[in-house]
Amino acid sequence: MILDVQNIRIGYNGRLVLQGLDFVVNRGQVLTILGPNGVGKTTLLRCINAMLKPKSGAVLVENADVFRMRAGDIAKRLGYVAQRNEAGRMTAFDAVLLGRKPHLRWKVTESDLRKVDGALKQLGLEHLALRHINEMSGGELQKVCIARALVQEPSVLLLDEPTSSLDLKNQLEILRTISHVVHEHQLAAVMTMHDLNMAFRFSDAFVFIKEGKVFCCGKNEELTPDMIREVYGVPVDILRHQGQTVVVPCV
Ligand SMILES: Nc1ncnc2c1ncn2[C@@H]1O[C@H](COP(=O)(O)OP(=O)(O)OP(=O)(O)O)[C@@H](O)[C@H]1O
Repeated sequence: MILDVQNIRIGYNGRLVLQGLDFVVNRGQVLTILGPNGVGKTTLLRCINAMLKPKSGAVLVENADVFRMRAGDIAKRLGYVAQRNEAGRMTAFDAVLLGRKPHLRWKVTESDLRKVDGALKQLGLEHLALRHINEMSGGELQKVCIARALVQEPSVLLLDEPTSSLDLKNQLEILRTISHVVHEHQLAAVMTMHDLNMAFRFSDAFVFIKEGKVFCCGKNEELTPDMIREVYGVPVDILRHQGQTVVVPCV
């Protein structure tokens, strides 16, 4: 196990959003957190990354408690890509290089620069390397933020709707890249996503959140239409097409 989320209770202004939530993620696994708008998916990712402190519960990454770690140590273990990304006036190259910060000692080395180059290539961003990120489209910026998280070389990637601004081709490419990196380097990724078909195509396991708790979780082949109906209130059929899980609403 690489990530162990234990009994998280967290909320805002006295209102609990997550009311005792547990799950684990193993090495080499892409796990998708699913559930309706406002159920607490972003809150959960921000809590795992120690940006929000829960009322109770624990988050262990490689058996270490994130709430007892220094910021630099958290950044070595967890790479977080937010749903909305802020763009200052810096080039894409510099923005990605910032991902190396937790690993830098005195200065940037050749190896850091090579890693940045590699990530820009991996995400098809070479031609935008010197473009300022505040002059980029939403999708381009989303890819820059994913590249930055990759060069951070964390054990766990946390990705909040990583494909929300991307066109179909880019969605497929990014999710393929994430899945490849996770499987190749035996990391883990926890993503949130609204597109169920993309989620089941590119993740190994799922967690459905309902009313502040894990409603059900499992491997993709364990998904049933009842789970989706219970969580979203929508009846669906689940088809298998060319080895993929396809969710079709019946309304
Ligand atoms: N900073 C905040 N202050 C107060 N309430 C908040 C804050 N951030 C989120 N909330 C509330 O907490 C609940 C969970 O929000 P969160 O963004 O975690 O949901 P989500 O599942 O990620 O939603 P979505 O699918 O729409 O992105 C919502 O009711 C939201 O209004």
